[in-house]
Amino acid sequence: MRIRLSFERQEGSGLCIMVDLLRASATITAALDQFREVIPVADIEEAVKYSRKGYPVAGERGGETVPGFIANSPIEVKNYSGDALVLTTSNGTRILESVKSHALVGCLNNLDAVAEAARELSDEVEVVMAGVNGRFAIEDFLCAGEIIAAIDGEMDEYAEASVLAVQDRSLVDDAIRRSRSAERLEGLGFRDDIEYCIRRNITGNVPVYRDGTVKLMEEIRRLH
Ligand SMILES: O=C(O)[C@H](CS(=O)(=O)O)OP(=O)(O)O
Ligand SMILES: [Mg+2]
Repeated sequence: MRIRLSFERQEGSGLCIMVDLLRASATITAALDQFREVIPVADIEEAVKYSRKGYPVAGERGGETVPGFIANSPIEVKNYSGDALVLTTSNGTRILESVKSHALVGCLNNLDAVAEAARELSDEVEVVMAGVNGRFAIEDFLCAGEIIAAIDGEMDEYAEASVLAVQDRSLVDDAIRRSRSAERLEGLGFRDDIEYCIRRNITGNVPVYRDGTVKLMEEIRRLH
C-alpha cells in the first residue's frame, strides 16, 4: 500500500481521503446517520438555491453558522434527518468539490473504518489535508497522521512526518485543542464540537464522495 499526503489539493487522480477534522469531515460522517446523502456545495448562493427548493441546508463561514442554516456541527446535525442534507463549509466542501474522481471522508471519529476502506479499495491512496483558507492546519495534519498510521503502508516523507507527529495521543489531543481552528470555534460557542471531533472510532461510517454527492460506502455497495 502506497500512501502520500497532500495539502489542500489532490495531486494524483486516484483514491483520496479528504481530512477536515474541524469540522466538515466529522459533520459529514455524523450526518450520514440521519441523511441518505450529503450534497457538498462550494458557495452559499448555491446552498440558498437548494434551500428554496426545500432541502435542509447546513453551513458556515469562518466557523460562524450562516443565518438560517444548520451549523456545520456533528452534534447539531443529529437533530435533523431527511433524504439529503446540503452542506457548504469554508474548507472541507470546497476541497471535496475539487476532487478528480472519488474521495473518502476521514476524521478521528471514523479512523479505523476509513483506513480499512482505503486498504480494501486501492493499493495507493492520497490523504488530502483541507487546511484553513490555504493555510496549514495542525488538526488536519495530526488527524491525517493517525489515519495514515492505521492504513500502514509505504509512505512519502510528508506522510511519514505526520505519523511521527502522532506518537503520543495526549500531545495530539492537546495540540488539537490549542489549534487556531479550535480557539476560533471555542470563541463561537462550539467547544463541545471540538471534544466530539477528538473522539476516536465512535462510528463505522465511511462517507464516499462521488459524482457531486456523499453517501455511505455500504449504500454505494447496495446500489451497485
Ligand atoms: O466550521 C468549521 O469548523 C470550519 C470553519 S474555519 O474555516 O476553520 O474557520 O470550516 P471547515 O470547512 O469545516 O474547516
Ligand atoms: Mg477545518
